Amino acid sequence: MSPGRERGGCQVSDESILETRGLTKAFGGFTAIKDVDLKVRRHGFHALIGPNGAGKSTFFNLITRFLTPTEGTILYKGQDISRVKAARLPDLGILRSFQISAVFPRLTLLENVRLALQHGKGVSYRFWQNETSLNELNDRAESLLADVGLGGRGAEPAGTLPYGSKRALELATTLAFEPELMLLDEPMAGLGTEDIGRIADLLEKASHGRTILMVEHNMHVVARLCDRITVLARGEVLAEGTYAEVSSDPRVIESYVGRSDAA
Ligand SMILES: Nc1ncnc2c1ncn2[C@@H]1O[C@H](COP(=O)(O)OP(=O)(O)OP(=O)(O)O)[C@@H](O)[C@H]1O
Repeated sequence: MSPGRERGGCQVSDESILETRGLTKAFGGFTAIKDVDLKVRRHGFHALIGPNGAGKSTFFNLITRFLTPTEGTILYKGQDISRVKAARLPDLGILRSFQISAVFPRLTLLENVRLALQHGKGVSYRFWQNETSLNELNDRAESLLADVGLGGRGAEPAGTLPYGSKRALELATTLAFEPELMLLDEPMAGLGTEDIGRIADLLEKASHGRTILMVEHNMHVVARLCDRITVLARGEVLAEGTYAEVSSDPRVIESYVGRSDAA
């Protein structure tokens, strides 16, 4: 592994963990993603940004296998995953989060995380009926809740949590899978200013020793968390670099001009 750069005390490798080559998606006669080459570096925090309709969701849906590419390849740790079923990605260490809430409102916080832990380990519920294993599972679930600022609240029903805390709980259920690569779809969507700061703190912490690829409209969050940014426009890569580099790129400024989500 080449030395790479430091981020949050962790080495960001120059080696890519995820790579797309010539990725293309056409819907009938309309090409939403055109020949996109993108490399996400191991232990990097990478953002995918771009004006509305740029193709971010389509790209994300290709990576997470919700859509099948028309052309091109998706490589994860050098393995071609372009045709792998979405349901198999967690087994490979890839987890998509934050788009659809994975929180079960009628279960307690502890039960929610425990369920994710059981699922992540791919074991049957009966295995955990052994008391020692159950205690270990509860301890691990409590520790994950503490990691996201919900320590000591395991007995509360998830449905009563305010929105920001639900996001934190969802992060705990994601971390239960011990993902190597986390794919976050607009994690700040719908959050108020205070919660944005809190979830950004949690993501920063969660990113240590992991790789994150995130679609996000909030440029303050992108500037704070991400060491690499790819800008998409009309389905193509317009620019790539640090926040300082892409935000001063005239082509990027031009692509955002007149948009309500401008950087
Ligand atoms: N299933 C589909 N069929 C036809 N066109 C589609 C489909 N999905 C997306 N598109 C088109 O592809 C283009 C890119 O859409 P996409 O949702 O990927 O953009 P985006 O960057 O995520 O936008 P936003 O920031 O508004 O969410 C748009 O012009 C959209 O209308």
